[in-house]
Amino acid sequence: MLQVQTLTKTFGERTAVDRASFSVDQPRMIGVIGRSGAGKSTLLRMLNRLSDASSGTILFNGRDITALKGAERRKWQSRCAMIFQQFNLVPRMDVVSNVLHGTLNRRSTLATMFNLYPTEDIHHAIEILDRLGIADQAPKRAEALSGGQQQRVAIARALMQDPAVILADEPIASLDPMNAQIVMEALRRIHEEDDRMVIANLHTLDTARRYCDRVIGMRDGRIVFDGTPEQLTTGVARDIYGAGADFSEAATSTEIATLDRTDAERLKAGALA
Ligand SMILES: Nc1ncnc2c1ncn2[C@@H]1O[C@H](COP(=O)(O)OP(=O)(O)OP(=O)(O)O)[C@@H](O)[C@H]1O
Repeated sequence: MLQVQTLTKTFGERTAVDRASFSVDQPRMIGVIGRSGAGKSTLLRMLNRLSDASSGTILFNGRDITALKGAERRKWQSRCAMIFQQFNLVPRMDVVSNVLHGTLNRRSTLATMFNLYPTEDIHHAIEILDRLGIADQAPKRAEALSGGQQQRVAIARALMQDPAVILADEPIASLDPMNAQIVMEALRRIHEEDDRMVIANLHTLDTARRYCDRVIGMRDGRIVFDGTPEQLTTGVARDIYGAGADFSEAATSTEIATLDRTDAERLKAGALA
């Protein structure tokens, strides 16, 4: 399905991604982890062709993605939707119009200028919002929503493109633990129910372990780990993060687990009282 072969990106003297290779045989939910500057964003941007590789190839269903140009490249970008840490919505525009922006690639400039959307697209956008539990927010301006709701709008916009792959660059890094959990659960559900591949850069180990089938660890531009969450032991994690013996998983942890633990403790206390 997806084959990444010795993919490399250099910025001047700096090698951001260094001969990265991996292949995915069926839609999976993959987490990419590593410390800041390890090359995670650059890898995702190359997969989406937002950034050109310096060398190496990306094959999707046997097709060379690295060679696509013009309209073909744009078509790939819509098959391979991207979501970002900062949501990238149009703040003053209503939610449903933001979602409909996901259809821009297949609409004429004139239709776009006058915001002319086919009725079936509008219905579809609302269905997607409903699936993500935020249909009631459809008429509001995007900026009026919470961070977690905005990220779900961004996911809805991505789904509007009916993508085979969703690339998520630190999708929960700006969210509180509760919203982070809602967003990760939404991505997991989309992966399972629609059979779409999800590749998410995550800055926390526990999130990768909890939601992903496979974890890729990057260090200094290189892939230094590629395995299941079970294989991602503390020792391996220490290696990926290039940390010493004092490495603490808690330092890479979101508060989701802490939150769950607190809930569990509260329940236990309640049960014992
Ligand atoms: N446009 C650019 N120009 C120059 N150097 C860049 C550019 N983009 C990334 N880099 C460098 O490439 C390396 C990898 O960056 P990248 O953003 O991919 O890492 P990351 O793992 O995503 O980190 P973070 O989690 O902080 O986003 C870093 O050293 C970064 O400074």
